[in-house]
Amino acid sequence: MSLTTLLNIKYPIIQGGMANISLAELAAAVSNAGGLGIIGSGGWDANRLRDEIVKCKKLTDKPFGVNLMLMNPHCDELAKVIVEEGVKVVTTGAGSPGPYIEMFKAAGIKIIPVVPSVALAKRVARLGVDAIIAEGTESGGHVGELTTMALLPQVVDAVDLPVIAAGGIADGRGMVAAMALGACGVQIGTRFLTAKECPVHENYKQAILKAKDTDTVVTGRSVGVPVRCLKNPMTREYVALEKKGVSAEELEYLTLGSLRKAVLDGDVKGGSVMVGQVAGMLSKVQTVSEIIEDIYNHASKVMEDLKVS
Ligand SMILES: O=C(O)COc1ccc(-c2c[nH]c(CNC(=O)Nc3ncc(Sc4ccccn4)s3)n2)cc1
Repeated sequence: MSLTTLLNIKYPIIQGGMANISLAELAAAVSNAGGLGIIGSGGWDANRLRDEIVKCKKLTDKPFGVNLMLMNPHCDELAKVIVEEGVKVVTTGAGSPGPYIEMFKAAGIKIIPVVPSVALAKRVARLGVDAIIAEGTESGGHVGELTTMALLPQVVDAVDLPVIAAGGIADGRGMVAAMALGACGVQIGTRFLTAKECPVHENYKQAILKAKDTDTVVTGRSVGVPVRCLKNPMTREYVALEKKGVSAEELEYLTLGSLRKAVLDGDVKGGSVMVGQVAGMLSKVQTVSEIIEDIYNHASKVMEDLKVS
């Protein structure tokens, strides 16, 4: 079954659920443009998520989803809100969705976990999920170790499920490459961060547009929470402390709420500007519709050129 049929969307393009960033305005714009918009529930509680779902329903009559970040202690209550509000699709990250699969399946909700490894892909496949997002380390935010180019075909070979590619995809070339490796669609985060409808502080967007290919770094791998973000004074301090073997608790002050500092306050020096390795490919703010049309039309042209050659 194709991803567009499975999710009842026009384009096989999912917007990555990003904590504090993919609110109703961005998710609804992606769904209205023919992709699947995803509300990023991050560290929210039930009331905060319900408010955003209600807002999203007012902005689009198309399907949209919610991302559950499984490190969030409120996940149990969020899962109940997702069922009560009739959300059609759930993506999950930063943990295993095992505890919630039964209730989501009983409610007819499509479950699509993000996985950074074949082992995790096999584990969630056995649990009966509907599709899998194989996310390479090129991605922004919380990442695994394998690149999309290496991880994706191995996940495709390991499970008998639709596999969506994520990490390092920002235009039609990346989309065609992902499909060539066996993906049925793509999940895109970084490029949507520069969308007009994305609510991040202007400083965050400008920092992304100014970034070059080598301007991201993964902090926290030594303390078990690897997160890719833009290099800045905060990451330089964090990496120096990591090299000294400082504990996770002592490093917590550098990450606690640091995403919010960048997203809400625009502090791109002291905050965590989570972004993927494709930031260097982005040079202008566009509307969500322009982004989706550009990616899809570019992918169609790449496919045409491949046929001709
Ligand atoms: O259950 C196990 O054995 C471990 O399972 C997993 C381990 C990791 C993952 C994983 C890696 N990447 C993803 C999907 N992407 C993400 O989840 N990206 C994220 N970006 C920012 C996030 S919020 C955050 C999180 C930590 C520190 C600071 N902020 S979550 N999931 C999925 C499952």
